[in-house]
Amino acid sequence: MSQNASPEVPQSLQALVDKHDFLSLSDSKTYFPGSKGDGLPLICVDTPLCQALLTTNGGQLLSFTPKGGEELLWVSPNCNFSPGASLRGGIPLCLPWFGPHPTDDTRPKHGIARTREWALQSAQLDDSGVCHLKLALHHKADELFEHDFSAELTLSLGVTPTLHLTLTNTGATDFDASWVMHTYFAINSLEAARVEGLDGREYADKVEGGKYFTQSGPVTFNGEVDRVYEDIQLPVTLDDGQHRYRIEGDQCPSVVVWNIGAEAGSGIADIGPDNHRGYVCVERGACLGDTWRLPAGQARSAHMTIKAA
Ligand SMILES: O=P(O)(O)OC[C@H]1O[C@H](O)[C@H](O)[C@@H](O)[C@@H]1O
Repeated sequence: MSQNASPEVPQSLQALVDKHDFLSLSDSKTYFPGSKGDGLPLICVDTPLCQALLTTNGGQLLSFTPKGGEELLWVSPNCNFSPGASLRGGIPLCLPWFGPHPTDDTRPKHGIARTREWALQSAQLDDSGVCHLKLALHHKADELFEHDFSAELTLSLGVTPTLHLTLTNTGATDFDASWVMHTYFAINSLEAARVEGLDGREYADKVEGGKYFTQSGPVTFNGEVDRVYEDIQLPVTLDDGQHRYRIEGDQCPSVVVWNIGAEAGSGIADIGPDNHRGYVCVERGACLGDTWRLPAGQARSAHMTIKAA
């Protein structure tokens, strides 16, 4: 594709968008000028309650703004918008494994869902003005993941976003799946940022090779932070001095808190010097000891909601 060519939009997606006034199509170069890569089509949502952007690459929400409110999500100015790339920002879905593959570190980090093409299957605006977008991914066993599964992700976008995930084992053998909704929150100040609701809980510190420590007070950010908290049944709150967001859910007991820090961030192509200051990730899902066992033929569901607190 030449540098300026528009990314191709599948006919089925164009037809679905054409049916709904609250949907339109654009592309990453328009919304993220100066970003890297070949470009990706973007689905734009505009309802009385919110505006949002998403891409079928990874089934990823990239932007969410309640009407009259502020942008919730961060996208790196160095994000690589190319088909099949993992996009640095928004809410990527890490699935069917979180972090390195449990037994084979040649496989991609954070699983396969975030770099695959999802299908937008339906769109609907309900009576309360909430827009529901259903995305699906059907995986046939391959060398990267040896089990068949289907994942359905419904984005319910009102004054707040809710993400519903249903994972179905469509094959004949049981498997383990770990996953997270890896939200990049746009923040006002990394110095002021704190994550509350984890005081006294144990966490695996990935910066310290996975050793376990006990959280004391809120999580703050002074250098690289990469922590996994298991079995957290209550909401956690992110406060950046200007905004407070409550991240709650059902069936997503793991909480991951991550900021790359100045030193490591400057060496990552799609972050770059100083850009780590723009985000904090507070992720919810099921990983480490919370990993799902999914018997053949069975399904499990979870959802996460982000509310202004
Ligand atoms: O660079 P990525 O593969 O997108 O991963 C970004 C980050 O995701 C999670 O938050 C992990 O806990 C981190 O260890 C990881 O660095």
